[in-house]
Amino acid sequence: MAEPVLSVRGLSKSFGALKATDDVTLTLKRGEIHALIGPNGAGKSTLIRQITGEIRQDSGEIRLGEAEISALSTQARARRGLARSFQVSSLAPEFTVLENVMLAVAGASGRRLGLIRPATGDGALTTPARRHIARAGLEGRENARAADLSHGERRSLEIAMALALEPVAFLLDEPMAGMGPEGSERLTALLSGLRAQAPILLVEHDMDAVFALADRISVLVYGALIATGTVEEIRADAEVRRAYLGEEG
Ligand SMILES: Nc1ncnc2c1ncn2[C@@H]1O[C@H](COP(=O)(O)OP(=O)(O)OP(=O)(O)O)[C@@H](O)[C@H]1O
Repeated sequence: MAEPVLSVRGLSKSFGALKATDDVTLTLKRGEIHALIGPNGAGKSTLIRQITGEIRQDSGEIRLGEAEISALSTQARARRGLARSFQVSSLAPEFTVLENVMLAVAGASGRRLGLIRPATGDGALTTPARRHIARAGLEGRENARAADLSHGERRSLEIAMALALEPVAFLLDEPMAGMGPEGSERLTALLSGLRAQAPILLVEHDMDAVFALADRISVLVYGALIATGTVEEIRADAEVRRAYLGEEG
């Protein structure tokens, strides 16, 4: 079997007496969307932040392909293609969609433009930028200012900027948050297509989106994984229904 794109083995992190992640082992395989669900405070964000390198684990390992990455900085992990979206602090509201994605392309290729408006005649930047914009469903909005985008379009812009990293894996933390029904539907379709480019580890409370998108689901409760399986397996799992889906046992 093909080796997982991302694998996490025995990952633990405590905050004082609280075990935020407790011996978590999971994989992200090529072409899949693997959803991570669990009640509030279960440790989902802490797990994602350990994978990105924002939080150091107490024990365990993280591999991207064969390479052990858990000693690397967040930036070094991003350079290796670990793309975390929906916290893009570098988005420049006064710049257009095209300019923002050009900056992301420049950053990914090691060119430092700072916050200087990029020249839209620079084909080395515009060609890939336009490709990422189209892929993220924003064709026709290249010249809109980021500040004028709708919430859903902003999510799409963040995806276009993440695509500039030529990601090997996406980590998405609650992409559906704050979206109306129409926006959720569009984003669901967009994410569904993205998995072919790079697999997605998806933290999401919107169960409609999770059930529509996930190839596999892992359930985290009090920092520990209680189940991993297909949508059907997770829906049928009595322990999951008790612990998370709020049903009486
Ligand atoms: N930096 C920190 N210091 C102390 N405790 C923390 C820290 N970060 C998270 N925690 C605690 O760790 C536990 C897991 O939090 P985390 O945010 O990872 O959960 P979550 O599953 O993402 O929750 P939600 O679904 O509400 O976003 C919580 O009890 C939280 O209060």
